[in-house]
Amino acid sequence: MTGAQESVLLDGISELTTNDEANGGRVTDAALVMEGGRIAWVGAAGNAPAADQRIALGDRAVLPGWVDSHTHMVFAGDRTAEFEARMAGRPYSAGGINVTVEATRAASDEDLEANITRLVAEARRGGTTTIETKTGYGLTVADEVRAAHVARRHADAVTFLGAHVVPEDQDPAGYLELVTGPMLDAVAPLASAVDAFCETGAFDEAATRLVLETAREHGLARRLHGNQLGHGPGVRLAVEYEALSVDHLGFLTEHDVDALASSWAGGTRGTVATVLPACDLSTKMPLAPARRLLDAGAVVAIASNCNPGTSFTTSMAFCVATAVLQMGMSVREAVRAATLGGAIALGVHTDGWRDPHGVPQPAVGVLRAGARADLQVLDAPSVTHLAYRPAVPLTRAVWKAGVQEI
Ligand SMILES: N=CN[C@@H](CCC(=O)O)C(=O)O
Ligand SMILES: [Zn+2]
Repeated sequence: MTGAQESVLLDGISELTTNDEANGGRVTDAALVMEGGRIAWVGAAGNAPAADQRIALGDRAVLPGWVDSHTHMVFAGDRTAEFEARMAGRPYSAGGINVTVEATRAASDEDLEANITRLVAEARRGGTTTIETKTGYGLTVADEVRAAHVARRHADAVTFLGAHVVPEDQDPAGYLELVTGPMLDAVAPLASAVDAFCETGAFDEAATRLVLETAREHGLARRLHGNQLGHGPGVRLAVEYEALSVDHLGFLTEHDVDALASSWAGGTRGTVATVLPACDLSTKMPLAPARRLLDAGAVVAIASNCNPGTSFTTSMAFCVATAVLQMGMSVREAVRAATLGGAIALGVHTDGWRDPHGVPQPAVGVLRAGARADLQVLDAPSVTHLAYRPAVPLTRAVWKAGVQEI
């Protein structure tokens, strides 16, 4: 194990994925130095500077830690029975969320802490170094505030998802007033973004507009769950309200694809198209058209959507393998989408973003001098093995902010 302060040279890197245009995104026969929690140097092994400590990796691939930009890790309970029913042919519907809401409200703080601790540790073992997580299984002011506090203790980015579903004990109009009023006021200081589930059975266009509008008034970033269960206004609204990302995307028109690609025109930042391959499989929904999105010029992210209903996995490697084997992405495109793509979706890809405690952080999702030293070593010579050897746990070592955690 190594700490953050001494300089550490990693060499014997057969393939270093940097996501840095300065070196074409990749250096072969490479080395890397980290110091003080940041990357200090990246380049050809033959030019490597001296460091306090040297670790020879023996011809293994190194890449940024996964940036999981969409999870729901603050919950209690289990939905195994719903999963079994779905595998037997019952369709997924938004209503299942209420089962988890009930279990989460009934859980102790300790239970919620223990569950998210276990999931974050599991994700870390799989190479994930940055995690966004959402509230959304509390759905009262007190339960959403509690969820946000739990999320802040464990995640790198916290999103308020009071607009997940209308709880069974509420009327839609009254709940919308609560979510966009007192609940948002209470959670806003604890979160950096607001999300809504824009879907039949959850929040329609008018309700979603109000959520996005009030988020903007509070100075919070926007994201959306959109176009998951059918065609709808999600993508259009996300682009209109300059959301950082719109996620799911199983049902897209040509106009939706164009809108996502065009949102990046003229050099301004646009809305990231986040695909959730494990969720598409687990809900038996069409796989999001990642190839079409990339070909149109959209910026694509891959995330796990870890939650107990539609995607109970923390494995970004599984998502990457699925994106390659089933969604027409190349391995390099998928790795980029699960690292830099996720970072762009969270707005953490440039220096100076603030973590949930207000502390400025170096860029993540890229391995270049000055970026945060968040990286993983594979027990394989290249990232191609992530898809070539699917479901094999290839992550061998993980550093976060220069501290070796695995
Ligand atoms: N679609 C909305 N929210 C989650 C599912 C939550 C649940 O079913 O518990 C999702 O992203 O898939
Ligand atoms: Zn989700």
